[in-house]
Amino acid sequence: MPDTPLLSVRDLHTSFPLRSALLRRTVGQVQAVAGVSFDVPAGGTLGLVGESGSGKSTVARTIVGLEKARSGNILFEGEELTTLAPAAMRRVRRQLQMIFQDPYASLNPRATVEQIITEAWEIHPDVVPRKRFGAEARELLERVGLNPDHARRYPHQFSGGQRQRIGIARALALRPKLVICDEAVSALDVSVQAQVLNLLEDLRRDLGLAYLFIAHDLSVVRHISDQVAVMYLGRIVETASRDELFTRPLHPYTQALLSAVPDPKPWDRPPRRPIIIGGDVPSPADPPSGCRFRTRCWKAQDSCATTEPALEIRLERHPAACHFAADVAEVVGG
Ligand SMILES: Nc1ncnc2c1ncn2[C@@H]1O[C@H](COP(=O)(O)OP(=O)(O)OP(=O)(O)O)[C@@H](O)[C@H]1O
Repeated sequence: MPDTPLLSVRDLHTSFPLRSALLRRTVGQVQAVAGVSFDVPAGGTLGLVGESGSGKSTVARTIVGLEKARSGNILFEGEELTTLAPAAMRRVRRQLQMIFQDPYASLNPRATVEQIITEAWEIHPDVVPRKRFGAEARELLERVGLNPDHARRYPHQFSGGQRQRIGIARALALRPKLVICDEAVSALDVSVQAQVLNLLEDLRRDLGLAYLFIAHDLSVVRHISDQVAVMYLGRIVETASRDELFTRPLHPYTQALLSAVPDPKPWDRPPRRPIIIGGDVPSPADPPSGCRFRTRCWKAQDSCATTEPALEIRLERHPAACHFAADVAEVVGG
């Protein structure tokens, strides 16, 4: 089936028990992911954006099996992952790798770069024959822009950007089809960010990789994504192609996020008015009734408290979960 997405997530829910230290018992549930659906096509990139705490990492961790889904479906090449036995999950996990924000924390400080890369091949001996370990590790280092002669060095001997390249090499070692990048460039300086994003783009082109690219920073997501989904308090509130989302955001939350991003072509358009979102993010243990964004939304009306807006198709291929998504543009100024 050529049209089957590489990854398909449907109505995913993941929650954590909310414990009271005082009462020493569970007093509720944190609904970190509260009904999320999206597709990532083979060779494509979906950018998942939202403020800290919106549930992006939990989506990623649930996909790779680090958290358990409460309900919903995760289909990888059409195979359901939520009910997969551990041995079968290990087989699928090879195709599905993750790059984390902090390469320092995710790289073993006592292992050389070569050991970090070849560890995956020890566990999956059919990928690379042992006698080719050294040569293949050097090749991988070269592919991610590192000097292969540095294969015997330790992580602390590299800069932050170089360490993230090691993390990328490790993720590529098992020849995955999908790489989940969870805030993979957020800790890097802007110039280094651009280099790593270019590398990820080259790898996508050369190896046919797909990415689920998670970031709180819309300008980072803009560089790499074909499609963008915006998350707020455990739900996707808007999704569209990158160009559509950046030129015509429909959801007030997306409009506010975008108003804070510097316009790459300020000479082409009237200046954007910054939109300051009032109030704090509500607790995912006790989300507002109706629209989850209503407590911070300048468009909110009484109906927003009673009726939850569905993620409807307002424009072709551009769903936005807002009762007033139709009256766009006037706030953002085009
Ligand atoms: N292990 C856990 N136990 C309890 N609550 C958790 C756990 N992990 C995440 N949460 C809560 O779930 C919600 C979503 O967190 P998550 O880390 O997925 O968001 P995020 O958008 O990735 O934010 P960040 O970028 O800060 O990680 C938050 O309210 C968080 O406190």
